[in-house]
Amino acid sequence: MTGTGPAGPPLVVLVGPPGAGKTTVGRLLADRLGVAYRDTDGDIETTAGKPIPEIFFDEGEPHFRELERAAVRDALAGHRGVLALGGGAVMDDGTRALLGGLPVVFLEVGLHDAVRRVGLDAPRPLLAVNPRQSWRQLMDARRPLYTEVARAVVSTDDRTPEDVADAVLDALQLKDA
Ligand SMILES: Nc1ncnc2c1ncn2[C@@H]1O[C@H](COP(=O)(O)OP(=O)(O)OP(=O)(O)O)[C@@H](O)[C@H]1O
Ligand SMILES: O=C(O)C1=C[C@@H](O)[C@@H](O)[C@H](O)C1
Ligand SMILES: [Mg+2]
Repeated sequence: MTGTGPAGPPLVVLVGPPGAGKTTVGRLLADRLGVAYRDTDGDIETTAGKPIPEIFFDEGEPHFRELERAAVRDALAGHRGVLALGGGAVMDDGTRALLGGLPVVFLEVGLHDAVRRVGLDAPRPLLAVNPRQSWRQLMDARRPLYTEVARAVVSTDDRTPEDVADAVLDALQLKDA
């Protein structure tokens, strides 16, 4: 959903790698908080009028990161709900700078659970070749960045999405909100 509901900032911003459960947990959190869920990947696809793999293919990753920065800026200003960012949003300095002071939660997942969950068959352009090795390299580069922007880090390994949602609410002290 784009541009609906009360203006931002969001109550929860989720970051983390593909398979961390941002969408699954984000939807649960939105239900629990009685607010809307929004996903910047969805916003980008709506604005560009094509799927993300096509944007990567046609215009390249740097252009995608620019579109993503603009989508994050818009969503932070216009969405007082739960917001999930794309898995690689933290790679961009400008996007990270937008996240200062916000209730950002890093959903952590290890390689084992990530592979099991994602199945690595979905259209994820950065994991298209040798997914396990790519995922490891991607996490080595990104873990410090996810941690840098996060107010809280929540592990998702061996936890149900409901338990993860619970832990996020606890970490942000939103239980009685
Ligand atoms: N805690 C969990 N335990 C088991 N399975 C999970 C958990 N969280 C998510 N999943 C499953 O893992 C898959 C990926 O989850 P999801 O799409 O929510 O991840 P994501 O972080 O949004 O990924 P992407 O970055 O690709 O958007 C889904 O099939 C989902 O049902
Ligand atoms: O990890 C990444 O870099 C990406 C994750 C997805 O959410 C999309 O934003 C896109 O496929 C890039
Ligand atoms: Mg998702």
